[in-house]
Amino acid sequence: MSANSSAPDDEPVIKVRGLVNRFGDYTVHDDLDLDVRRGEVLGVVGGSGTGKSVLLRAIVGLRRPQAGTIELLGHDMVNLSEAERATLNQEIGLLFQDGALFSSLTVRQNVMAPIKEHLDVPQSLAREVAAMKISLAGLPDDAGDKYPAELSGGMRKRAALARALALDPQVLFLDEPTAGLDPVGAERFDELIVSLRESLGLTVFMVTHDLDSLYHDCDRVAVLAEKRVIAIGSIDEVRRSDHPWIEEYFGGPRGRAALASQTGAPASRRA
Ligand SMILES: Nc1ncnc2c1ncn2[C@@H]1O[C@H](COP(=O)(O)OP(=O)(O)OP(=O)(O)O)[C@@H](O)[C@H]1O
Repeated sequence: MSANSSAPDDEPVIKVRGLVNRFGDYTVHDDLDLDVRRGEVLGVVGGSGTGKSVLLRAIVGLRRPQAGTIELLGHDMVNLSEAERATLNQEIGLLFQDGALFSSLTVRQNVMAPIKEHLDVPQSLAREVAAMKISLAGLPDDAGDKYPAELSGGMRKRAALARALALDPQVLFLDEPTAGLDPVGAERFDELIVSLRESLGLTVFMVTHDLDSLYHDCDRVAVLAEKRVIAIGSIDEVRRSDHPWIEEYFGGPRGRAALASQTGAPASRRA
């Protein structure tokens, strides 16, 4: 597991308190609290528009909240200095829904971009590290020479993941990583996340709508509703809630199918 210089091991790697996010008169989050533990995969779920992506963006410092405190790996994200931002960019990996690769660069150049930006290493070493990350993300060697437009959706996600892993982050942020993938591609991506977490000791913050990913990947799940985190815990713990959204989400046909596939009942995943 990666060592972290700025927070002791029992401190949460992400600590959010009293978070308020507003757009004009519209309040997305009001007094939201959240802790993410070191080494866990936390799934963040909630209805459309409950503010999952806004929460992710606030935690990584891409959006300044109206009130509250956010600590990420010991950094005060609401008052982050430029110097701290540069350090932090090396400690976290981001994978957004669309992958956000540079279309004019090859996969290798995309993965090398953060290495060249943050590390003072010779070109040959940057190439070597990029090749390692491309392979770690489960892409064949020749994928490095391809442009994003030449890849399938699943391969593009892997390329974006390789770039997110380029600087050996401690925390990986994923925004709907399996969205747009076919069932087999989604299942493979889930397996990749789990194996990376195990081999690299990553902490993973994953926004998802995908119940199969939740069951397969996550140690805990946080449910967003009513402008805050209304439940957090293992899926079994959260499912016991009688909140109507949780009952519908986990107890509806898709929720039951995902559960059945986890418990070995004869419903297939993502049927
Ligand atoms: N830049 C912005 N300007 C104005 N409103 C915004 C902005 N970004 C987000 N919002 C609003 O904040 C709310 C939460 O958005 P967010 O994208 O976080 O939801 P979400 O839970 O991720 O939704 P989904 O599951 O549909 O992706 C929405 O009502 C959205 O319209």
